[in-house]
Amino acid sequence: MFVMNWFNNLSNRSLAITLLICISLIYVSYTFNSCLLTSISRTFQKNPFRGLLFSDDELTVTTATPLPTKLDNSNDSVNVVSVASKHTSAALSLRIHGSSVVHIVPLSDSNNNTNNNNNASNPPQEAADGSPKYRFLRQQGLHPSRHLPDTLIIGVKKSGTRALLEFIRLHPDVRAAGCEVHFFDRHYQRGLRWYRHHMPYTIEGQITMEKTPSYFVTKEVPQRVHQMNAATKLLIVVRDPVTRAISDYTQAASKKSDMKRFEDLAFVNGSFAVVDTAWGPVKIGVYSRYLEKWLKYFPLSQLLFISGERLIMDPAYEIGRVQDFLGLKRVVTEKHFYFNATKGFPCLFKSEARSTPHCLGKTKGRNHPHIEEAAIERLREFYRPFNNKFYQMTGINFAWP
Ligand SMILES: Nc1ncnc2c1ncn2[C@@H]1O[C@H](COP(=O)(O)OS(=O)(=O)O)[C@@H](OP(=O)(O)O)[C@H]1O
Repeated sequence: MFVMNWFNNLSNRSLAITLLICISLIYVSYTFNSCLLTSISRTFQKNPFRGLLFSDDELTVTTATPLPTKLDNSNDSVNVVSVASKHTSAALSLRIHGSSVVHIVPLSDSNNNTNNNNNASNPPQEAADGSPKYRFLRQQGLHPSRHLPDTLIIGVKKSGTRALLEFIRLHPDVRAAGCEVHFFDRHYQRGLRWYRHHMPYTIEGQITMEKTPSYFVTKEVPQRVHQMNAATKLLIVVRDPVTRAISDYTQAASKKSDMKRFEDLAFVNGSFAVVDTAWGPVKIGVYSRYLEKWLKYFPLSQLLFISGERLIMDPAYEIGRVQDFLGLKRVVTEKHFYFNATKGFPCLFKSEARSTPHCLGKTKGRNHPHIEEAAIERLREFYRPFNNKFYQMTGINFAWP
């Protein structure tokens, strides 16, 4: 009897142990397999070659991480180059040219407006998408979408770039990013999708524009813009480099109370003999040096030079030239401007943002400090040969003193 009980207990226990082992095995195997599946699917999501496996539409929806972007003039084994293509119907595709993998990002995001889950969201523009204005456009069969810029205001800092942007965006066929995006100089690694997400919504026929004045002087930018779109139109506002340097200094001094005098910074050793060409406000004024870099990538016909002086004296004239250059009907004319004697600058009767007369903000049109005449004369002398070279290169005599 005792032996029978003992035997029963033993077989119950063995059964229980066997059951426990089976359950553990099933659990371990299930966990392992599901991890394996997740890992495989992640690998596919990250792998650039998934373009060969999925359709373009599927790619549009699933791409959240842009490919790393690298310039293509090194001899590395595989170079990844971002290229924008305005008319590719494919949302994203990959092609291999020799050793280069070319990542094509469409200029337009018309296919994936709603699927862009990029971190760099832009609340006002998102709001605009849902606004009655855009709803109305959709009802008319028009589909607002974000595009990479067709036109860039690339500089020059403190020459009137804000005025130019505010004036040209009065045109109904021009839409511009409100703030300086600094994509090509500071945020390039974020990729073209990020950049496009910072652009305003446009409808068919509208030009997308952005202005970042530091593009003109940043050495990597010409090649990067060219890689995005070799047909990009470039607007460059230029102003007498001496006044520009003083304006640049005035801006810096407005942020730093103990700033040295202009004369102490613009020259080496306190005398006016040697100009400090390493000092930013002086260096930027050597326009010919920077222009050379742009002309390596763009023909002169793709660049339009706007006189900063004339933009103040006769804004309608300069904006007329800009509209012609961009192939736009001349809609912005004298009737949009008035001269505000208190401000000492042209102002607008109304703009996209406001329907009442207004001028540019307080940071535009500042009073400059008094600078010694001898210092100004010396700087003029310094810039003269560079200015002449710039006149030759552009075919325009800006007649700076
Ligand atoms: N209409 C109008 N209103 C006000 N200011 C005008 C205008 N047109 C051109 N300017 C000149 O623009 C200068 C500022 O240039 P930017 O806009 O290029 O500056 S920035 O680089 O964006 O900081 C600014 O320089 P400062 O005078 O030194 O402030 C102005 O001279």
